[in-house]
Amino acid sequence: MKHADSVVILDYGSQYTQLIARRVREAGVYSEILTCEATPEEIKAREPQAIILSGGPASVTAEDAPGLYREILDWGLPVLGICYGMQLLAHNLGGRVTASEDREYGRADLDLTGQCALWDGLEGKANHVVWMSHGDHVEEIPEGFSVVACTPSVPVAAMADPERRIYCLQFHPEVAHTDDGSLILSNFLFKVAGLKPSWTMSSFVESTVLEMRESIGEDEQVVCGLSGGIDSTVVALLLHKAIGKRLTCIFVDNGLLRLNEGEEVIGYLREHFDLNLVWVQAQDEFLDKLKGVDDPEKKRKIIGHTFIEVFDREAAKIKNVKYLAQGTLYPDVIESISFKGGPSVVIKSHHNVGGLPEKMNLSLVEPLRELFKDEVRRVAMELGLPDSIIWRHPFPGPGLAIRVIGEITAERLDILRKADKIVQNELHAADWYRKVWQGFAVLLPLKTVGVMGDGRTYEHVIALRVVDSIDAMTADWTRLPSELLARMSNRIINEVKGVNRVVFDISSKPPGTIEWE
Ligand SMILES: Nc1ncnc2c1ncn2[C@@H]1O[C@H](COP(=O)(O)OP(=O)(O)OP(=O)(O)O)[C@@H](O)[C@H]1O
Ligand SMILES: O=c1[nH]c(=O)c2[nH+]cn([C@@H]3O[C@H](COP(=O)(O)O)[C@@H](O)[C@H]3O)c2[nH]1
Ligand SMILES: NC(=O)CC[C@H](N)C(=O)O
Ligand SMILES: [Mg+2]
Repeated sequence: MKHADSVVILDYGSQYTQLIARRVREAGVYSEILTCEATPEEIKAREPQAIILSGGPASVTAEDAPGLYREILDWGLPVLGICYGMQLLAHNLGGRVTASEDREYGRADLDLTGQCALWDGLEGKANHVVWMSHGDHVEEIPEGFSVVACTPSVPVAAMADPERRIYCLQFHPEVAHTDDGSLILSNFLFKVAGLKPSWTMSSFVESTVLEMRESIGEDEQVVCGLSGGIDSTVVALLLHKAIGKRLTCIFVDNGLLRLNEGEEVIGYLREHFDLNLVWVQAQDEFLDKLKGVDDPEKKRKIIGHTFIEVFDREAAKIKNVKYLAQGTLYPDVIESISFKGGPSVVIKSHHNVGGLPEKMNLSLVEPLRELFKDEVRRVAMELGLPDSIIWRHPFPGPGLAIRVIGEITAERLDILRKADKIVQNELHAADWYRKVWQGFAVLLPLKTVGVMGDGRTYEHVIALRVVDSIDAMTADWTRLPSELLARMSNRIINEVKGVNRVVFDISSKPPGTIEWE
C-alpha cells in the first residue's frame, strides 16, 4: 500500500519495536516494521521518508550481531537509532561501543547538554526522566556527531549529526515511562524529517478500500472468514465497500464456540449487515481431528489447517474465487512468526498465521495485519459499528479448544461452556465487562476432592482468567472485587455439574500469556 508519508522501522528484536510503530502512527504518520534482515531493495520498495532502527538484545561487537546495510545511509534519509540502533550506527560510522560497568535498567535522569532538533519544546524543563535498558554504551562518537545528552552514568545518552540527519538515543522514547517520549519522536518525524501528519483512521479506511479494490481486480471473488469478532467484521465491511457483492463471508461453527454463539452471531450479522453470508456446520470435522490431541501447538495447527480446508471447499462452490480475507492483527503475526535466524521466537501459533498450511490455494487479504486491537476499535468507530461489537472481548479462532486444557471431549466442552456463560453474565451484571480486556473460564486437566451435601466429590477445576491490557502484547490480571469473584465461583460450583472447585489466575503477561495454551 502506498502512503503519502511513511516510516520504515527495522526490528533488531526489541521488546518495544511494536510500540515505536504505534507511537509513529499516533503522531499521524504511517509506519511499517521490517525485520533487520530486510535487504536495501525490500526497504526501498516501501518508499520510506525516514528510517528508525530499534533496540535489540545483541551486542554490536559480538561476531554474529545483526548488522546494517551501509548503503541505506547513503540514501540521505533521516535516520533515528534507538538503543541497539544507536550503538549500531556508532559502530558502523567509526565510533566505538563498549560494555559498561554501569548498566542502566529502568529510570534515568537525562541532562540535555547540546542543541538538538529532537529537544524542541523540552528546553524549559529542569528534569527529564527517561527509560533505559542497556549494558553497552557509546564510548567514542563517530566523526560529524556531537553529544547532545548524558546521564549520571552514561556520557553519551544521545548524539546527533544534523548535517546527515542521523539522530541517536540510548534511551527508549517509545515507552510510556519516558517523559515527553512522544514529543521527541514527533520532533524527529516533523522537525527533522519534515513529514506531514496525514495518517488517520479515516484515511486508513479510504486508502485500504482503494488499495483492495485495485489489487483484487474487476471480476475476482473473495471469501472472508467472519467470526462475529471485531477484526473480521471490520475486514468484511471494508471489503464490502471495496468490492460489494463479490464478497462472500463464511462463518464456521467449529464446535469450539461458546454457548449459543452460532445462532447469536448469525442472527446479529443478518440483522445489521447486507452481506452474502454462509453458515458452515463443521463441528464433527474439527472435533474428529482433535480427538486424543492434547498438545497446544498440535491443536492450533490442526485447527488452522481445518479452517483452510473448510474455506477452500466453500470457495470451490463459487465461481472465480481467488482470495481469502482474514482479520489478522499485528499481535497474531509477531507471536506466531520467528524470522529465520532473526531475533524473535515463536510464542504460539495463532491459527490464522502460524497455523496455516504451507501450500494455500487462495491468496490472503489481510488489511489489518499491521494494526493493534485498539486501533481496529478506532477503525470500527469510524465505520459506525455498534458498541456491542466494538467492545466485545476478543475470542480466539481455536476457541474453547485452547481453554479446555488437555484432551477435548464433548463432555468437557459442555462443562466449560456453562462455566464461561456464568463468567460472561456476571461480568456484564456487575458492569465490569467493558472495563476488562478479556474475561473467561478455563477447564483444567485435573480433578480434586471436595465435599458437597455431606458427600465426597472428585470433580473438575475451573480457572478464571480476567486481564487488563491495551494491545494484548502485555497484560495484568484484573483486581476484580472479591464479591464478584465469590459470586462467579459460587454460581459455577452450584450450577455446573461436574465442577467442585474454582481458582483465579493471578499471573501477568509476561511471563504468562492471556490464554493458557
Ligand atoms: N469461527 C470462525 N469462522 C470464520 N472465520 C473465523 C472464525 N474464527 C476466526 N476466524 C478468522 O480468523 C481471524 C482471526 O481470529 P480473531 O479471533 O483474532 O479475530 P476476530 O474473531 O475477527 O476478532 P476477535 O479477536 O475480537 O475475536 C478472524 O478475523 C477470522 O478471519
Ligand atoms: O484469533 C486468534 N487465534 C489464535 O490462535 C489466538 N491465540 C490467542 N489469541 C488471542 O490473542 C490475544 C493474546 O493472546 P495470548 O496472550 O494468549 O497470546 C488474546 O486476546 C487471545 O485471546 C488468538 N486469537
Ligand atoms: N535495549 C537495547 O537495545 C540494548 C542494546 C544492547 N543489547 C545493550 O545491552 O546495550
Ligand atoms: Mg475471534
